[in-house]
Amino acid sequence: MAPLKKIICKTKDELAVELAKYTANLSSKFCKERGIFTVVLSGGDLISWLWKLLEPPYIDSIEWSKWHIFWVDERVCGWDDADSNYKLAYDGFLSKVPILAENIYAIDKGLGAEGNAELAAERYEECLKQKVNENIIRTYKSSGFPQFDLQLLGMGPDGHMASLFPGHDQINVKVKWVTFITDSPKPPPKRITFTLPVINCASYNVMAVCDKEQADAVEAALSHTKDVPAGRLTADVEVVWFLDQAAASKLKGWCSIL
Ligand SMILES: O=C(O)[C@H](O)[C@@H](O)[C@H](O)[C@H](O)COP(=O)(O)O
Repeated sequence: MAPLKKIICKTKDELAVELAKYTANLSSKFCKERGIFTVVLSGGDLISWLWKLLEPPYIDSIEWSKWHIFWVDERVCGWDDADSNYKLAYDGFLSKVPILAENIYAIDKGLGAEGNAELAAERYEECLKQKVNENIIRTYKSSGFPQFDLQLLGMGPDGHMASLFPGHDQINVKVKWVTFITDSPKPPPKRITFTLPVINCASYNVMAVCDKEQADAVEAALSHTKDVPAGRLTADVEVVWFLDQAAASKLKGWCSIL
């Protein structure tokens, strides 16, 4: 089981500063080691905390052309739909950095727009397998599961992560890499999502959570008082929870590290 770290920041701006530092260091590590950096994004507030990467020194120092972008989950809708995690990431981040368009792997445009969740999940899994065959994505030891370098996750107030929700069966899917849900408790109802084994094969997993509304779920996930999906998060090398003080306020013995 990988070590779990907590970085508790006084403000969201401080969290953005620490998240940028962490991400840039891993970018430098993987770009040096293999000339590729595979990054998995989620939706929600996460994109709004990447803004520090859009400023010097990172905007100039990061080797953006070596980044490959994937999504841990995505709403089954058009790319230009207000619900789209691709649109959220493109508008707030990807359109502001020189990542190559061919290195951004979104949900199948047509299947998303059609709302075909099952086929969109199958097609995304095929896309990942293609990138494994091309050695863009590594595989985790003998499991054959894809191993991403850095996965940037968020959590909902019910403790869901990606589109793995409490009381829903997707968290128990063990063989597939990508599954789907059509009755998501968090709208919109139709989504595709990485399965738990794929999420946990990542080398570095970040969980970024802010605001007091999340404090109960943070406590449940980190103390395992309740079996919430985010409590099942692990990684191959390291898991880091980036929290603001409000989200960390129900953790026993927390102290502001920053
Ligand atoms: O598609 C999604 O809805 C997101 O990927 C989702 O899993 C998100 O990470 C959490 O719901 C946290 O969302 P907030 O950051 O908005 O709380």
